[in-house]
Amino acid sequence: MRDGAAIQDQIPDNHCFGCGPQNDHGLQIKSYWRGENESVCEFTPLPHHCAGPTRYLNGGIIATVIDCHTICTAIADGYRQAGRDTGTGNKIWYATGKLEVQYRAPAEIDEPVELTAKILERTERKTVLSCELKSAGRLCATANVVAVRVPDNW
Ligand SMILES: CCCCC/C=C\C/C=C\C/C=C\C/C=C\CCCC(=O)SCCNC(=O)CCNC(=O)[C@H](O)C(C)(C)COP(=O)(O)OP(=O)(O)OC[C@H]1O[C@@H](n2cnc3c(N)ncnc32)[C@H](O)[C@@H]1OP(=O)(O)O
Repeated sequence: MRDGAAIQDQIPDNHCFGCGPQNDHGLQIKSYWRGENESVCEFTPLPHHCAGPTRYLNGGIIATVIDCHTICTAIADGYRQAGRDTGTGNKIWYATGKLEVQYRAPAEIDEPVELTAKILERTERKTVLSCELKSAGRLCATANVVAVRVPDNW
């Protein structure tokens, strides 16, 4: 179950490698709300996203998709807290202040990964999130992320 349009398709001017629709060489992940404080993302790896062994997904790619899924969730939440639709009015931007990933099991390269992010805490300056990444139903990575609000000219 997921709500509405992809968050990334509502955020303007995003050239990010992991989540920017404007980045033709990027991963172009898509995230969706699932209720008030939770969001989901499914990403299908390509063969060249592999680790040393070709059957496993690269850890940097795992960190990137977690980073982008959680930061885009924080951005969309910022708009929600402001009472506005995502991407409307003055821009709301968050950057990654902290990204802490625990790699618990290898993720298969030929299976989609499923991410679930949860908002744990929010203040004016920062949003704290957790994230789980699963591959073929197996928990492969967990993460804690601090998203910090930055000026819209950042
Ligand atoms: C380059 C990325 C640009 C992102 C945004 C810009 C444009 C957006 C355009 C489109 C957006 C669309 C989609 C999203 C895009 C990308 C997703 C991926 C995101 C990234 O890939 S982004 C690149 C990597 N990222 C950086 O390049 C950041 C470098 N860094 C800094 O620019 C500063 O370091 C900053 C701003 C992080 C903080 O600096 P600061 O001085 O402004 O804020 P300050 O220190 O006052 O912290 C305020 C509150 O955050 C807490 N806090 C801060 N850091 C913490 C930590 N590490 N652990 C725990 N808590 C932390 C404090 O404890 C305090 O909390 P409290 O208020 O509760 O005390």
